[in-house]
Amino acid sequence: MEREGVYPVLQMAVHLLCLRQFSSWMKKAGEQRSFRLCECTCRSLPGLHSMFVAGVFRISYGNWRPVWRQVRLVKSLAQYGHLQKMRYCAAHSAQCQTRKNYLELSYGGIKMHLDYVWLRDHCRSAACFNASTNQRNMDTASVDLSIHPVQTKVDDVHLYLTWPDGHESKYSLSWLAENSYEAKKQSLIQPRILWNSDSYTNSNIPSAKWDKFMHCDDELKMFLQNFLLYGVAFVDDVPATVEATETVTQRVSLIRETTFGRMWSFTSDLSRGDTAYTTQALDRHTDTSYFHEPCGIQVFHCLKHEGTGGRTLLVDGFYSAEKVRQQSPENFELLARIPIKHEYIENTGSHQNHMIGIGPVVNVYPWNNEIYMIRYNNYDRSVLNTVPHDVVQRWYVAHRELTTELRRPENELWVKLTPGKVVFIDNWRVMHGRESFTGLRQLCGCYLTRDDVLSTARSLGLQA
Ligand SMILES: C[N+](C)(C)CCCC[C@H](N)C(=O)O
Ligand SMILES: O=C(O)CCC(=O)C(=O)O
Ligand SMILES: [Fe+2]
Repeated sequence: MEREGVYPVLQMAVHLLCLRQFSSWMKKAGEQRSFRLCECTCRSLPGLHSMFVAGVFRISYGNWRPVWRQVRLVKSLAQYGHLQKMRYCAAHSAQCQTRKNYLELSYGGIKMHLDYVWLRDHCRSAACFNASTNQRNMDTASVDLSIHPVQTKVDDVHLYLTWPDGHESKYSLSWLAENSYEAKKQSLIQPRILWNSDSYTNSNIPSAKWDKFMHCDDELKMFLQNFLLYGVAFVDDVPATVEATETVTQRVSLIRETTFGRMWSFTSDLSRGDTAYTTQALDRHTDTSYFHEPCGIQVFHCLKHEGTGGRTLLVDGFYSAEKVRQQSPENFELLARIPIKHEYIENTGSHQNHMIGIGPVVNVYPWNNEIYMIRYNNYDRSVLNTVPHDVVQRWYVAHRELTTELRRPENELWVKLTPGKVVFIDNWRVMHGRESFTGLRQLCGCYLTRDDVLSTARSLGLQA
């Protein structure tokens, strides 16, 4: 099984490194036969300037059965080709031990602890799982919670269990290794490249081009890969109309309608009770922090600007949050654990809105501590009354530290949006802001549903 395009650049690098490592290992062992890398899974953990990459790979040669090896390496993002450190774990085929409530299975360099109820629940037999709809068929509630297999067998590719009622389950070892808690704990849901102004600029990330973007899946895939990695991506040469902006977004996702409309086009006319509708500068922020689920993506297209100023500011919030995590884990913890309130209250003649969203500033997955969302909007942050007084001061210290990081000039990417250039911003990660301006400035855009963007990316073979 070849896996392609999961994460092209790194994936390729890991493939090459695995091959290089394996061939030197085999040479030392006196093995002359040629071999082929047939599977490679890339796992990565973003740091600030480096990315930790662990590759689990499978090799087959001649008629030999595939063997798993694991490579771990630390790679500098700035110098893609340069390996700083690499080591591999010695090979082992599957080893299995039955314990009281779980099975201990070592495979592919991972030691898994597989609970018996979990194994019964994840049986992939036709009776238990419908492979054509990818849905569970069995009734989990009917499983005895203290179930034990009556028979356990492992070969090089599968684990076989027989249950007290005679039902047989067969699990592919690579499926187990990939889906185990132990694997997920070490891997990311979404690999990302964190950036500051210089590193983003030096990466020379290409914009997609309207014509190609609309017709060619490879162009869309390249665009989405950049969007997933950097949290921001551009399409150039789009006709400067609301309609074309709508068309370009629908190539990626569904539009998320809000109180601001489906497609919005706005200028500094205070038509809504929000600072966005003025000529004032706006400090970095994420939008719709007052929703329980803030909008996943924001799209902007400047259709016209006859005046000065009005540049757009972009800041990678995850880069700053990771700095806080490194510098002061206790402050990071406060930002990640304490729910706060954001609110949008609008009382104009034609618009009556009152939205409240509650959640922490930094949202992390508990099993791997990966950040997946930041809510940061000091304009819309509401009364802080979700923490007792002895925590308030500490929370402000933590919030100040994040703000200090977000405000470092070296983290600010300034771009002037011009007619034709459409920017897609990951509103869960990258903050936006704007410089004050003069003259008529017409901005249009929309919000997109995050799930549909990710679904499009996955259907193109990207990891999201
Ligand atoms: C983009 N558009 C002008 C429609 C929305 C403005 C919403 C602004 C609000 N303060 C927020 O941050 O969510
Ligand atoms: O005017 C701009 O460039 C952006 C304003 C803003 O933050 C928004 O509309 O969400
Ligand atoms: Fe905004």
